[in-house]
Amino acid sequence: MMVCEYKPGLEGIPAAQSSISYVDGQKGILEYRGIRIEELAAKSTFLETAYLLIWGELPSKEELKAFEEEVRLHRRIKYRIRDMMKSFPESGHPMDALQASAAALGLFYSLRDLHNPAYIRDSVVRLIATIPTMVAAFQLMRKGNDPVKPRDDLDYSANFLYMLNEKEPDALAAKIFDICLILHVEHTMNASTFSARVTASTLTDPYAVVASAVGTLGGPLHGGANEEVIQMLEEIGSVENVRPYVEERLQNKQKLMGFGHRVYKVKDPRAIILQELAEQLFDKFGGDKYYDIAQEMERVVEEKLGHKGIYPNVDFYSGLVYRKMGIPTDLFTPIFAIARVAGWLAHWKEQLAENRIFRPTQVYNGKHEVPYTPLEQR
Ligand SMILES: CC(=O)SCCNC(=O)CCNC(=O)[C@H](O)C(C)(C)COP(=O)(O)OP(=O)(O)OC[C@H]1O[C@@H](n2cnc3c(N)ncnc32)[C@H](O)[C@@H]1OP(=O)(O)O
Ligand SMILES: O=C([O-])CC(=O)C(=O)O
Repeated sequence: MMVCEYKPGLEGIPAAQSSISYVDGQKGILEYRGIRIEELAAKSTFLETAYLLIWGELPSKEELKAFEEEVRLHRRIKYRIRDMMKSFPESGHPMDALQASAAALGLFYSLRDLHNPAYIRDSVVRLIATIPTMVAAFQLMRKGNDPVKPRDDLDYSANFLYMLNEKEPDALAAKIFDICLILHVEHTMNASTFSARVTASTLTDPYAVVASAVGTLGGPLHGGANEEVIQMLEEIGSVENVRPYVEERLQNKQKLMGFGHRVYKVKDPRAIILQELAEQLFDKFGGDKYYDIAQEMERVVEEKLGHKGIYPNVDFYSGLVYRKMGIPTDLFTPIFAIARVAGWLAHWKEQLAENRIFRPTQVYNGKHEVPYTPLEQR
């Protein structure tokens, strides 16, 4: 067997062959099934892009209509899931509530028919349809309200915003939210997708696959950074404080949230679009002082760390978009998960098509032949 050099964080090690998405980190290019995200953000919808990723081709009109209809029909969550969620502590993080609820969904669909295309499709539809309902239901229940039932006359993103805020969203906000989902749906072998593929490789059910990926996405080095960015901008508080804040963090060897990426060495192409979306919202609904702080921070960080290829990533501007929509900060990462579930499921399907269980090796650096010391001698 060939012995490879150990690479912390598996940097540069391919973990799969995949035709789902592609990143050029030097040029700042991201493609889904070969189509640039700029084009999808301008012309597609989240459900159409999800279909593209999962089934490999853009759907025909009829295929898209059928997929949208199936998703619409599966939006409601079971009473027993709702009751279980009601018993979660209100102070708990919504990502934990989502992870537990996604796993609990598997209790209702325990048959694992992984070779049956109908099972794959049903699971995909059910997860994409119900995850937004779970996120909105937890949000309302932790405030002491009853969850709102999905509205069949609203499309995917408008319905989520309606379930969250108990009122029909502004059309521009709903459109921008849908574009945000497109921008977050997929990103090659990131940590949560790797986690999804490892779980999938054991041939467990898709609910376990999604639950493990949700758990991985929540960490502050990954999807959880979008929440931390807003907390950081709030802590900075003013444009004048940006430079001393950045300098102090760097001096203390602390990370600046929303900056840096394993693959991108230029500004993340998603951050460029998210920044434009934030500006569209500010034009319509008024500005946000945290945007001025964020822009100053981008300038200072580029000056200090640009030579290392550290620029804003997807998590830097997304929170400002969601904030302007009135979404609470701790829902930013669950919203990331609402989008990314389609990417995880595309990888689940791809993994199953040519599965081999993930079982890497390790470089053992412990002891050998250690004698057992009896308890009374320790
Ligand atoms: C959806 C997503 O997951 S996007 C990423 C979201 N995460 C964040 O925004 C958290 C902040 N960023 C980071 O922690 C990192 O840039 C990561 C996790 C995204 C990538 O990590 P890695 O590829 O392992 O890079 P690593 O942490 O080894 O950093 C490499 C160098 O850049 C520096 N660096 C990387 N990111 C940052 C940052 N955000 N702030 C300050 N310095 C940074 C490191 O200190 C290190 O410097 P050194 O070589 O002088 O020691
Ligand atoms: O690719 C990564 O490592 C992280 C990322 O940007 C994502 O998952 O969207």
